[in-house]
Amino acid sequence: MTPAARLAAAAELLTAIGAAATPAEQHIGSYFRARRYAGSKDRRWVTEFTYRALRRQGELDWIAHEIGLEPSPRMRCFISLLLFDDLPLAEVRSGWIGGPHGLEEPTAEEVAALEKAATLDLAQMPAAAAGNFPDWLADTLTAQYGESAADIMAAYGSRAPVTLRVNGLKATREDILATLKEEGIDAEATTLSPDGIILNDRLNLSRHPLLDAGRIELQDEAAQIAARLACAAPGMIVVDFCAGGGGKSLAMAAGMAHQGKIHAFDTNARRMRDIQSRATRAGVTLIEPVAIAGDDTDIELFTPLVGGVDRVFVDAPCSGSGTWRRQPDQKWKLTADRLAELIALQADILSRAAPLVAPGGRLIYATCSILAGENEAQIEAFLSSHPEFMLCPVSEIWDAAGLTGSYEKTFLALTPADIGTDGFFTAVLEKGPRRA
Ligand SMILES: C[S@@+](CC[C@H](N)C(=O)[O-])C[C@H]1O[C@@H](n2cnc3c(N)ncnc32)[C@H](O)[C@@H]1O
Repeated sequence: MTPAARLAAAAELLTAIGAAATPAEQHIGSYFRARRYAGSKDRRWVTEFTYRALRRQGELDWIAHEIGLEPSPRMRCFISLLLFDDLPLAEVRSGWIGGPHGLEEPTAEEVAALEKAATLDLAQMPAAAAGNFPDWLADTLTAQYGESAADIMAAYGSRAPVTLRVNGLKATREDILATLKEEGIDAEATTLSPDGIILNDRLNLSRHPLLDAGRIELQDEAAQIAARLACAAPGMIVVDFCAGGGGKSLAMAAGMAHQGKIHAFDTNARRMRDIQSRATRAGVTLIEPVAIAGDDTDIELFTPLVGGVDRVFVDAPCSGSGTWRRQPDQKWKLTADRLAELIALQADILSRAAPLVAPGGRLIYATCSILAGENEAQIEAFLSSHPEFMLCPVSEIWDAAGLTGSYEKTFLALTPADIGTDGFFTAVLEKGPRRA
């Protein structure tokens, strides 16, 4: 592909990504499946350029606005080349546009505006634009995190690491680190999860033999910590209420030594379709996936479990705000209305999951979000309507969960600015003992 064709591809992708809820990754995947002629270098350039424009859309749009242009994918592409790649406008015009597959030449007015881009005082950029967050979310984060909000938003500018969870049923972390080293892969142990390995190289391990053999799984360190905080032990009855692809079920099963049972529920059967094959690979036999309806018709299915489950893990559907380093397009798509809908859904799921917990058992609530409405406020509301539950501070169960070091807070609440994990929240609640 010529530079002009690559730039036009990025603009086309940015337009498609902006117009639909589908994640950027899927748009990019199908775009290149339909264009087999594009080589791996073209694919890499277009993907990285597109992701950078999504990550830095706040800056790009502020700049466009300041120089008097309507922000658009085409303008984002031009400004990105001018300011992030430091290319002179003359070079952009001569080498990156026009031709049969290129973007339309800028008009005389657009050229005059683009010439002003290099002279802008970027220090005047407001915090939301500089942090590359929509205004309403920047305000929400500032209200919640105060002065740390700027650092948190800035942390979303970097790329998330590739993190593995070692399956303790089949391998030790030392074994896997040694194998990776033999293969020349630079990796190190995670700091808080005793099962995790972070790759220092950005490699795609999705077809690695260690994965096929079920010795490792791809899982962010924060999710590994959350699963350990369930303290699922051999012989327990566990419900993974929003099991999805089974990431938490598999991690909990690793601590259960093949004894007990995990009922994996989800309203989306398609998301659960790989659980059994992943479990087989991991040497796990105690997971039973069952699709649920998510409404009152589940009562019959739940009846045998009511009051009898040792651990109910609710890995709730959420904004995904903790994962926006990986999916920067999603932060531009979340609306306050959608967030309110998610918060209501989470409350509904919690109220349906709570009756399953046995006296003395625990309800674990997790989100990959950094927004208090989905996290601390959700738990506060739950506790006020469910007085039979009390908080089990994360700081107090940290050692029992086998986690490394210590953690001083009541909830697990990590943002990408803390130790580099995805943003994640976990609360552990215990149901009071049965009254005599
Ligand atoms: C954060 S994802 C779960 C990820 C999964 N636990 C893992 O570790 O791979 C949330 C899941 O909740 C499911 N879900 C949505 N509404 C639900 C409901 N009312 N009851 C149960 N699950 C629901 C979604 O289909 C989605 O798979």
